Amino acid sequence: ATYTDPSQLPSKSYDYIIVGAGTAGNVIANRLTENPQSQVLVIEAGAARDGNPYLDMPLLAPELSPNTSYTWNYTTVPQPGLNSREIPYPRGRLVGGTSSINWLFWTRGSSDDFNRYASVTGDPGWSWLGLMPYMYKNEKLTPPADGHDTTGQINPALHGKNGPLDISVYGYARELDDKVMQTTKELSSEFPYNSDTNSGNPLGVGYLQSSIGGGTRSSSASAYLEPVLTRTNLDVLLQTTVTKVYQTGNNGDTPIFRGVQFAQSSSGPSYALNATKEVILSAGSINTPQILMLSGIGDANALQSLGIKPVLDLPDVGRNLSDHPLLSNIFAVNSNNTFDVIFEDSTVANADAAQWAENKTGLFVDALANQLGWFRLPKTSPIFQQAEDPTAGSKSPHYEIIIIDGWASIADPHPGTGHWMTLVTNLISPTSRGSVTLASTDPFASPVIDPGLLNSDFDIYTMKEAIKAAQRFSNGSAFNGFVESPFPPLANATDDASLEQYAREHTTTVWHPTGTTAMSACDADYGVVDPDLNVKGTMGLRIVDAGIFPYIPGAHPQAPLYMMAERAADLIKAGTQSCYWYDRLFWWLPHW
Ligand SMILES: Cc1cc2nc3c(=O)[nH]c(=O)nc-3n(C[C@H](O)[C@H](O)[C@H](O)COP(=O)(O)OP(=O)(O)OC[C@H]3O[C@@H](n4cnc5c(N)ncnc54)[C@H](O)[C@@H]3O)c2cc1C
Repeated sequence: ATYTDPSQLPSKSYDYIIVGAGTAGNVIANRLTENPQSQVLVIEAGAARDGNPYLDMPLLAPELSPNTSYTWNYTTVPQPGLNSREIPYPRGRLVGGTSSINWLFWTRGSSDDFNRYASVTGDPGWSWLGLMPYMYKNEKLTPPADGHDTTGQINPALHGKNGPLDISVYGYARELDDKVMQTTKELSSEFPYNSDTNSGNPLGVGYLQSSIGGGTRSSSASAYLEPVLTRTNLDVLLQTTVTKVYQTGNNGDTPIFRGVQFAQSSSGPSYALNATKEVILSAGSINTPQILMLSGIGDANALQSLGIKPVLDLPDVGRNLSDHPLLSNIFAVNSNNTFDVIFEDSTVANADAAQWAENKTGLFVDALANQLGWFRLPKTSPIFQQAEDPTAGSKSPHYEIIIIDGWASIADPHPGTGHWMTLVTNLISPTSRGSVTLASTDPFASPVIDPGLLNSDFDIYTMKEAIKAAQRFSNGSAFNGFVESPFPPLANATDDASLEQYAREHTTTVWHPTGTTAMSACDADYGVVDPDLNVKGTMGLRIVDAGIFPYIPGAHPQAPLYMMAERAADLIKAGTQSCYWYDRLFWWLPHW
């Protein structure tokens, strides 16, 4: 059942307590309650979805953040790489977490990314092949909203047919579609066509897949949690914030953390519950490290200086934050058909909304783009004389270009008139690293978020190369007579110095923070969780959310996270503790 008041919770004992009904947390809640013997409690800070149609209309996803009631309205500290600008940093704060407000891009990344996870953790289960069963388990490939023939736009053999989460390609054709396809032929050496960028080799230009079914958002709320709320072994406590986890005992010299403390406001009463088996932190890559640090788990020196008693010295908690910088390159176009019309003419916008409400067709059924592409810098790039290639391998991209039939920018508001094309360039293989730290010991205060955007020579170099690539793309003959001119300030970025200035002044982020509670091998002296996702040096406490990525995936991270959460659920069900046995083996060998 669902509760909004902690004092109303039935007095029963829970085997598992999951913190956060977000993207990963709901996968775990669904899979653990498949066993009717397992009693599960989920505690979520936000509320249930409230029926606002914007939560379901894919094209309007950008309206859901930042600074709405559906988000944690965070802001970064001033970013030196972005001319000291502060960037809004929303995370979802409702059932479904960020999967309820994100922009629905469905991108798995390259097989190299996962094979690197397997090699740094020593666990082949995190490799591309190891995760493949979970990709299929998670997905349900659905027909597009307009029912068009998708042959050649997606390879059905690579996708799940019976999983909870709907995915599909575009359901509303745009005038850009033919131009993009023509450009993949004309400029095929730089922008080749890829008939399914989720095959493990994303490189090239392909049709975007999205977490959309029947023209509507598919999220961990709609796909994983809401359908199983009738299970009697699942309780969900909403509008309640977990303020810390605490130690409940020892196993030998290993502390057991099965206690969870929670409250509805800083002045209201505080509650506590112990899980009999495990606590699973799925509060996301910003809030999970916050909870750990509030609990005394983190860099002992830093905690002490804040007045928090350290209980476990794990210096990497909150470090290694890795994010994807985003830049919107905007071009004025000669057209009346871009989606900009909805910003100009409320009659058109209302008609589109009515069509969507009526039968889930028309302009509103899709994410912002119909196509996107993933690219590598040439091997001969001069930057490789000073920086090592940060990617996981030859199939992993350095940058991404998203092709959008309208004005799409976080840095620059829509001018209210005109028709536009946006070529978004995202830096996919950043070498900069940032951090999440505590501003105060108040669990209801925002943490300090520093994603370190464009903080390295490699990152600014690659962003500049991505902009040049977008310009070459827009110079394809398909865009003759269509693209009129780059919008200033892109038009004024004509040499290296002005390109850099343009990038630093207009870059924001795709909001893909990862790595703040990174996985590492059993015997690694860095990282936060072991390959089974147990917090290192503890028992009874695991993490399953976007913090666990050892390296940021070369992709928008929701698809990688869903498949990893599906595997994590199996590890939790089996009670897998491989490092525990590994440690004992290596203790015994010399004593034999
Ligand atoms: C605007 C935006 C657009 C994006 N677009 C895309 C996209 O198109 N494609 C893509 O792949 N990725 C996208 N992402 C990123 C992606 O959605 C996230 O990486 C992913 O959803 C994170 O999942 P998670 O499980 O780690 O955390 P979340 O889904 O954020 O879940 C964490 C949950 O924990 C709750 N919580 C936090 N703290 C507490 C606490 N103390 N007590 C109780 N509950 C708590 C939160 O309210 C939330 O519900 C986007 C992100 C943003 C912000």
